[in-house]
Amino acid sequence: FTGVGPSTSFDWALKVSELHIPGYRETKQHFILDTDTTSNEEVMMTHADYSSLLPFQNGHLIHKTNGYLFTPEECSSIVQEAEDVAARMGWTTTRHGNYPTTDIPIVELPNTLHLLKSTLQSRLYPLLRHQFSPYLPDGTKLRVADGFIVKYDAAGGQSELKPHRDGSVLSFNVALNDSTDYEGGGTWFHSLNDSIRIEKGEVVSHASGILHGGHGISSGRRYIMVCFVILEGYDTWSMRFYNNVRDL
Ligand SMILES: O=C(O)CCC(=O)C(=O)O
Ligand SMILES: [Fe+2]
Repeated sequence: FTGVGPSTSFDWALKVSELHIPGYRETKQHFILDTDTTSNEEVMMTHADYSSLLPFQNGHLIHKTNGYLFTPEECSSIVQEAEDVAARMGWTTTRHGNYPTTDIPIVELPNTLHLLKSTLQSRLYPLLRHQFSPYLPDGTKLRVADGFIVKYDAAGGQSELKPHRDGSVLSFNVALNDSTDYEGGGTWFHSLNDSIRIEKGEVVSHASGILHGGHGISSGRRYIMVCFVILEGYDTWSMRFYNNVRDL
């Protein structure tokens, strides 16, 4: 991107994990909803469906659902498919420039991709629109631009993800295993000076540009599904939003 970066001394270049919109042009194609998934009925979301943190302007920048959006069975099947595919192709560790996660792209997981698309239409997009409506232009079309399954393992490989900012507009992650499977963990937020731990199937969502990370686990394994979300037709929105929240 050109010309619109922050002009302060903040070391933003070191902290943004992803290319902004140009880097998503290819990856987002995989998440276009098809007739198969758009025939799903949208669930009406209300304030009772989630809890909000970090007030900002007319809304909040971080939310967590008050229950699961993916069933325990769905979560387990996602982990299973990720481990099955990883057994063949390995977990990738080089996909996210400055802040590599040990992950498998969802586009490599056909069942998970199908489940995700269908849930995006029925539950996730309605949820995100409700949560972040104060910041989004009317009639906004959300689109996942990239998605992957991350594995943290205290016994080896990756056990944490250093503080960073995602390059999208909104980010969310879904816990895929039980919080009793590991010690520590959760999504850490600089502005909260705390981590949010969620239960299997629950969702944490946040403005991509706020400083956050994967809090280290000291035992066990933690699996999450991470998605980066952009606004269809508003190519500069992630930079505009980022410039508003980059001190948080
Ligand atoms: O581990 C977490 O909860 C955060 C993951 C994350 O921030 C990312 O993959 O970009
Ligand atoms: Fe992140």
